Amino acid sequence: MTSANDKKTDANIEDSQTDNQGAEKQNSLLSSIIERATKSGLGRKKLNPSAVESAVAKNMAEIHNNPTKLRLAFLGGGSFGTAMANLAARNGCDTTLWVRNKRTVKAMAKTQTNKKYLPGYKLDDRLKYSHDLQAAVKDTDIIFIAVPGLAFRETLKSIAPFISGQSIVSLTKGMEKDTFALMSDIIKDELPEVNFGVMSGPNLAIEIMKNMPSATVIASDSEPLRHAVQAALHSAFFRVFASDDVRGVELGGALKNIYAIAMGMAAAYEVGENTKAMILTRGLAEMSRFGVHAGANPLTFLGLSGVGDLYATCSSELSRNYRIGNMLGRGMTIDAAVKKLGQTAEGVNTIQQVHEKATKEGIYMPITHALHAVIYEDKAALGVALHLMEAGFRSDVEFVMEHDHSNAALTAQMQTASKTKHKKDENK
Ligand SMILES: NC(=O)C1=CN([C@@H]2O[C@H](COP(=O)(O)OP(=O)(O)OC[C@H]3O[C@@H](n4cnc5c(N)ncnc54)[C@H](O)[C@@H]3O)[C@@H](O)[C@H]2O)C=CC1
Ligand SMILES: O=C(CO)COP(=O)(O)O
Repeated sequence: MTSANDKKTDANIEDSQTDNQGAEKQNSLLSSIIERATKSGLGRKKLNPSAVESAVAKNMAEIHNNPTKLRLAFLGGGSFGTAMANLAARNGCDTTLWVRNKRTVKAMAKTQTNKKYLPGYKLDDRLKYSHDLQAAVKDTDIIFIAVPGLAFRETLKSIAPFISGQSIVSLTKGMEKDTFALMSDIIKDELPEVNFGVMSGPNLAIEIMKNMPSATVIASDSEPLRHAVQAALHSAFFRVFASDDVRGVELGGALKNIYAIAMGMAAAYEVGENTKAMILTRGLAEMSRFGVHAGANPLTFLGLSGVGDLYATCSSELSRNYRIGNMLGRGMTIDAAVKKLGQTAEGVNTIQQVHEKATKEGIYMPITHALHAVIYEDKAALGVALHLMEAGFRSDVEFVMEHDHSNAALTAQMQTASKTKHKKDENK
């Protein structure tokens, strides 16, 4: 006979056997994760972590508590280089921000602020400043570059003599003039031996300085580099996701600037939400179409560096590209708008590069061509916008249903009819 207590004991034994098996399983999972984390040196912190996650987080905490573990240089003392260097310094990494102007460096070190680009935001006490490029990059693990796209190659050329095993991460969201090179192409050109990555996402610098929760993507073929960047920058306010689609992540950041300009311009015309949604999603269609042509995975454009950054820059006046578009929409010339902005707006050059490339290679990019026509060919914005609306019958998501080229005849018929109507209207 077994008593209720005996039954309880049996049940307890069974429970504890199941617990043991569970613990064994967890231990083996734990050791495999710890092995991976140890190999790459890193893990990631989380709220309410499980036993496995705690072990990994401990590893991460060790990195964060030991500033000598990761030695970082950030090149470019504009708003983004400063904001990212500040995050890394706050995480306890040994961080130097390189700024080319000696006087600016002195002022930053004295006031612990970036008066020109991020006025009013106090930077972490541990952040170091330098105008000596060699001293800044020597003996570091990772060099983050946040200079405008047009200065990227010359920056790489300047650091080339001091490279001795550091990895490079581009924070720049631009394209080189005339070569159509992205920053990763320039790194491969100038420093072919170097391990590299690109970081991109919805990261308006001022929001990051305000500790508003944000996220980004580090893309690299190198897993240890991805983990190192995650450890360096991750915090309770900033999450760093990973990808191995370098092309896609980089193109997301560069191309969305075009549509931020379009959206700023549309906002000047006080368009409604339907119109904004149309610009955003047809912009995304252009981005992924262009991306696939350049070897990217179209699904990457659904991530933070695609939809995420497109949304942030297309809906915020903090975006310099949006502001340029808005000034153009209010009748300013491009030169006057760029002068008034006084900061980097990569889209101004990207429109030209992408327009040229798409024309040459027959990639359908109607919004980009329309912007080019308005900004660089002196066409009237309203006429160009109307023309866009008459672009014919196309499929919504071409990766779901391919565009039907057989309806070209119908489209041509429609366009002829519309041209005739315009002529009649003009003659009235
Ligand atoms: N500001 C933001 O919210 C974000 C910017 N980015 C990207 O970061 C890159 C840099 O942009 P910001 O920091 O915003 O620009 P910024 O306009 O705030 O500052 C640019 C900085 O680069 C420096 N610079 C210009 N030419 C240089 C050269 N030849 N050598 C060394 N330094 C040079 C300028 O002195 C200035 O300090 C851009 O590609 C931008 O798209 C990316 C994410 C967010
Ligand atoms: O890329 C950005 C935010 O993710 C910054 O956009 P702007 O360069 O238009 O300010």
